[in-house]
Amino acid sequence: MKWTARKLRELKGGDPFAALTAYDAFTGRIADEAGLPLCLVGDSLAGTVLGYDDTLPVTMDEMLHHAAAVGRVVTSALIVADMPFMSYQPSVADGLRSAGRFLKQARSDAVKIEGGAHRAELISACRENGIPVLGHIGLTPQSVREIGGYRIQGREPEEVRRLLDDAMAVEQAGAFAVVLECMPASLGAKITEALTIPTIGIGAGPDCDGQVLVISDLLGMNRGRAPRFVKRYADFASEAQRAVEAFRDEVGSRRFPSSEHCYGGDAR
Ligand SMILES: Nc1nc(=O)c2c([nH]1)NC[C@@H]1CN(c3ccc(C(=O)N[C@@H](CCC(=O)O)C(=O)O)cc3)CN21
Ligand SMILES: CC(C)C(=O)C(=O)O
Ligand SMILES: [Mg+2]
Repeated sequence: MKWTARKLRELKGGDPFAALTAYDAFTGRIADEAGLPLCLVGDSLAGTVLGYDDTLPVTMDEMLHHAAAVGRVVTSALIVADMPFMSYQPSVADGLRSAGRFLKQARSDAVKIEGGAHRAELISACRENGIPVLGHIGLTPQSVREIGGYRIQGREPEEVRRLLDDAMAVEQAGAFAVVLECMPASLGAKITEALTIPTIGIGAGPDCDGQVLVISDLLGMNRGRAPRFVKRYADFASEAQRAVEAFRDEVGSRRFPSSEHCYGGDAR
């Protein structure tokens, strides 16, 4: 069964569901074969794949390149593509045109747009033109320069009110679900209760309708300090380092290739 935005919406209030980012055929297949309802081609590929310091430099062409790879292999999960910085901020027309490219050129099913009430017009425009939208409020990493760092959002009562308003504006505009990033668990619960669409938390506590993580964080493919909301379920970076160094040593000591990795025959 192929997940649709409409079907995903029905996950509201049920058992919590898991979602993951995917960046290529490898990660797309893993997410899909685990039966996840949604995979996100996140602009977090900035750091996990492309070596940038933050998500700001990522272009439409880079996103389309990765979204298309995921689109070739995923058969069941809903594929959501992150709209990169400046592909939608200048105008609703720009946003609509950019969103459409993911559906036309990369076989994505939906797009994700950062921002609350001030994105309502773009979210409605997408929806009215046949493009399902996943909202994203709380910590919105494309605003890291303005925020001044990756800080938890919604600590002050005034901010709590603003985030609740943002969540309701995004739902009202027609988003099929909304990502809540980096906020107190109590606010994640409050927004989840206030909305009729699913909330998908990343650092927003256990009461969201779903949880999303960056697959590279979950697999331990990154070096350095991870945000508090990350749980590592594997240590791929160490395992990869170990494997590569074993190969290096076996080549140096002539243990590789041994006869089982060689072709027979007589060259004379
Ligand atoms: N690999 C990866 N994982 C992500 O989750 C992720 C990305 N990249 N790139 C885009 C954004 C950036 N994100 C981040 C990055 C850092 C924090 C962070 O360090 N937060 C602090 C909050 C501290 C506070 O304000 O109290 C933390 O310690 O968790 C949060 C989200 C989430 N996204
Ligand atoms: C962390 C998720 C929500 C995201 O936006 C990304 O991976 O870019
Ligand atoms: Mg993102």
